[in-house]
Amino acid sequence: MSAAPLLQVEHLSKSYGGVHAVQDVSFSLVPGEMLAMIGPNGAGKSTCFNMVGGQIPAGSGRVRIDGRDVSGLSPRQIWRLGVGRTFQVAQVFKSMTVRENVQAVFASRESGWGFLARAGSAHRTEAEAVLHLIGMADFADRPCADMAYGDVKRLELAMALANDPKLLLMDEPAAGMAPLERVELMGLTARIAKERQIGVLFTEHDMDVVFAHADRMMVLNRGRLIAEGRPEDVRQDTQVRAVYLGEGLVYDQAAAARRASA
Ligand SMILES: Nc1ncnc2c1ncn2[C@@H]1O[C@H](COP(=O)(O)OP(=O)(O)OP(=O)(O)O)[C@@H](O)[C@H]1O
Repeated sequence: MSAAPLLQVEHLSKSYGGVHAVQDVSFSLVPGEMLAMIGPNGAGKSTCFNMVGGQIPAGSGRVRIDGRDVSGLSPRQIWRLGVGRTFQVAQVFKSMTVRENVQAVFASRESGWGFLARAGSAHRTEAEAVLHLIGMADFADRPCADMAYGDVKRLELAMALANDPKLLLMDEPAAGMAPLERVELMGLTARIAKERQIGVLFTEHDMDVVFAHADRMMVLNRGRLIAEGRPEDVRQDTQVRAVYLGEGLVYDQAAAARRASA
């Protein structure tokens, strides 16, 4: 892909005491690209995400979004630059309906902390358009507390899209979902990413999801990038196969167990 990078990560590092959580990691991401970051538990994936999203400061190195150095910006300032984020455990307002959750995002974009009080009435049309985009129009009036977990994860994606992001950071977006739901959620994400030219950086333990939807993938091991490239090339990488993937293309014991029991 030849477009100008949307995200540039340059020599990023972070240590906790003697633990080198992330060491000299560099990569870039272009608009419309699905980039997967994989690695075993403790490899440094969440630490990387948190440095890109501003949740934790970088130890050293730099993150640029659309060419702008975002060092020192808060998560909210980075969000306002057009960076959406979803989490391993979905974060929605359970006491509100599906539509109200999306309305709250629109309201918070313009009005800061008083947004919850206004979420009930404003931005109804925009919220419904986003729900339509992700196939949840029929869920608009449902209280979130009553929804299946897979639907909550889809709502979380809708809420990230309501910020009209250029860049989406998805930390294990399909965790806790059934296998078919996982592939569908990332298929939906990939379609929207291509249509809207959103760059998506995601972590995922399910290799079926990665190989089905990533344009490119990176492998982290003990904080360092050990491989990067197209999924079909990385899956042939001898070091990656030896460390994670094996013959069954499953590098994570917990994911293998979940798959077996699903
Ligand atoms: N706040 C912290 N304090 C101390 N050590 C930390 C902290 N956060 C992460 N670490 C350590 O940094 C390393 C990388 O952790 P990180 O959570 O980034 O890995 P991960 O690849 O996201 O793992 P998982 O797949 O389990 O989420 C681990 O050794 C972890 O114990």
